[in-house]
Amino acid sequence: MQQLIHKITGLFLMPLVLVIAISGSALSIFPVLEQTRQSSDPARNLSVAALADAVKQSHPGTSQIVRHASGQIVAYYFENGNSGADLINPTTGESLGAYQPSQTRIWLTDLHRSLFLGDGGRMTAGLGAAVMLLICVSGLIMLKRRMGDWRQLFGPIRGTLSQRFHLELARMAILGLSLSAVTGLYMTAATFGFAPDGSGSDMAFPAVNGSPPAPIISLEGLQNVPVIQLRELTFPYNGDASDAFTLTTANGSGYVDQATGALLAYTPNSSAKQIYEFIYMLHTGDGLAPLALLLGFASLGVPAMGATGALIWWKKRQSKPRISNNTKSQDADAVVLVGSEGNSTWGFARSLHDGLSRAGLRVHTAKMNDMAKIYPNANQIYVLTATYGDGEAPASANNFMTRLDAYEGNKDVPVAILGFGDKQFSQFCQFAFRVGERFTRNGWHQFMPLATINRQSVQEFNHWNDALSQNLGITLELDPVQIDVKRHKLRLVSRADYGQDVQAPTSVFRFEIANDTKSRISRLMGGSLPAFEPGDLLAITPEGDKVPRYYSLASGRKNGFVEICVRNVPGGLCSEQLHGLKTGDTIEASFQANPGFRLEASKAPVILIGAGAGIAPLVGFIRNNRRKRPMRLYFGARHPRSDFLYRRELGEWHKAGFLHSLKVAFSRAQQRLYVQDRLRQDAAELAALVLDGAQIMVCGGRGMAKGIEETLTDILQTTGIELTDLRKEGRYVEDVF
Ligand SMILES: Cc1cc2nc3c(=O)[nH]c(=O)nc-3n(C[C@H](O)[C@H](O)[C@H](O)COP(=O)(O)O)c2cc1C
Repeated sequence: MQQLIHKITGLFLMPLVLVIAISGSALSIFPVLEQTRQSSDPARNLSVAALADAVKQSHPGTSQIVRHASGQIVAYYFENGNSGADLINPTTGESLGAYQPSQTRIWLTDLHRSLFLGDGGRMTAGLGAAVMLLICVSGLIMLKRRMGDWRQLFGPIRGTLSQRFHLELARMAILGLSLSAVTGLYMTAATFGFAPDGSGSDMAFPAVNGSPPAPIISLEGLQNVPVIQLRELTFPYNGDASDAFTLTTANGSGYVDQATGALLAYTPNSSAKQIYEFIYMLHTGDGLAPLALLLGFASLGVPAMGATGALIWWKKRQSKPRISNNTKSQDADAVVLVGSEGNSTWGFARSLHDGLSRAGLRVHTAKMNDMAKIYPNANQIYVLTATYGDGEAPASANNFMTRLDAYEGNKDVPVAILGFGDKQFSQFCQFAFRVGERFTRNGWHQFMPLATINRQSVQEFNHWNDALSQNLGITLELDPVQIDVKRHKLRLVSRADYGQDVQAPTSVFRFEIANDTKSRISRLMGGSLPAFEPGDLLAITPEGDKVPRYYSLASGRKNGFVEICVRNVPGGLCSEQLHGLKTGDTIEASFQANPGFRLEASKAPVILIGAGAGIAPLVGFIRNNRRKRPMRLYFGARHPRSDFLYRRELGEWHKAGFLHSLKVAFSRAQQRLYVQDRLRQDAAELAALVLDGAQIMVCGGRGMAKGIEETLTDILQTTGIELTDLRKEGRYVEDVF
């Protein structure tokens, strides 16, 4: 629900919100400017009587003195048939010259308050504030769901660049934007009389003495009010002894007899008035420059959030595969229910849908939230679901449990559940497990054990395909190639071979886009390459198979080339084919984002740990470390003269300051060492780095990763920091193959 509200309000009412936010942001500059110009405070003991006296001396035709929230004092006068206004020195009451209100401010205020459209415009601006509030509240709920818990609200954000940018901005701006929206709504309501503003209780004009006026300086009612309390002073009409001064202060208003100086008919501010004034100050930041700045910055984030929000929506829309041939729910033999947030699970669901359809079944595929009350003809139900937050449901499945409980059909239909998740999260595929438990509790039967897929692994999906085929007694061809990805033709430009003598043949392959039509300069910056970052994956499908293999990228688009490290595994179809490549040969490959294995945006130190071909993504981080963030690399191989990958380059990066320190461990050199041994030697230093906020990134085989995990758990014991906490915060990330 909140997602729908966020999407609809964000997309369709964004122009209105943008006008109000940008004009509001521009207006926030004025209180700041006024307050900085207003360097001198009125002398604490300067009275309104002294101020009014001084003003009257320089302008005998003064009709009103107004003190703005910023402290600026303006005197309005009528002399020689002309009206004018002067800025007044608040410490002496002397004129500082003509007062010229900013025309830009007036124009912006009109735009912000009413879009230049009178009452209709005021209503529309109020609607803008309501929309802003809806966007903030729905966004906050979505953010909480995404982060898993309110306590995690400010934890590290995972996802694509646009998602991270959108969410970082949202976290910074949400308080300011909500405050502007709530106060703006109140002010609109007050304008139309739906909320009190404390006005309207006009004071009755009192009986005055009527004698000739006394000198202003002698009037007690004005002597007792310090200038700092003044809001407005309206002078009696010249020569009219029955008139009086009208005085408005921060606390109330009344009249001052021009003959006796007595304060008459004084009325303190009502609480409605005080509340309104407080809300007005919170909305405008008038007289409170830091608040004005905060609100201004928050509003400035709105265009960027609007743009990234639209981009996220568009990408998601593009990535959602269309299910062709979708049978109506009441006619289907097989039902596929999908729980997804980022849409990748839909790609798998589509392959299942198509595979089952090819096997002759009538298949209905739908969101889990759209589970029907009854599937009268179904004889198998599949649930494919991702997990979000901290083991929570993805967007398209957040109402599923209620739907499942309300199911009215036959519960003998066998069910198969496939969970999609990421082992980086402690609650791996937790939602799928909860769904499984709920099916069982409600009396359903699962005809296959619940299976999980880590990081959209096509290999794991293929294993499930085999198990399902066996179970159904038919050969299902769930063609993972159908999952929408763009394929690129890459040409090998160079290769560096290592490790032949130590039975670990590993090569560094560097590719570029084949037949790139972009200019040479443009190609250096990436040319026709798609967007990818070090640590993302290159998917290559070997000839003779349809299942792609994934290799971590040692470069990013901005490096202008695609680089991977491949160990030639005996009998490994893809690695053997790659090792057979000569310069100039081409391959087809696609890029897959790997947002779970990215450097955090911070200046904190980085500890990179890898072995063998696992050095690839780590090299990618080092070669792009132009900001010279402290990075240390622990690298394990067999022999320094054989499989010390990137030996020369690592030396150069060290010299250039990209790599702070390099620790190597060789298992077949004279002194046999593993990376874990090197880590133990540096235990104290590593513990200090972690306490200092370091991020740890590990890449290599499963066995090595396990060893590293155990070693680091030991090392961190002295710090009181748990590895699982670091994992949760995204400060311990692994890329394991
Ligand atoms: C913000 C965020 C939170 C996640 N939380 C979990 C989690 O708690 N457990 C888990 O196994 N996977 C988690 N994942 C991984 C996703 O479930 C996994 O990438 C899945 O394949 C995404 O499928 P979808 O693209 O269809 O939504 C999370 C991913 C993101 C971006």
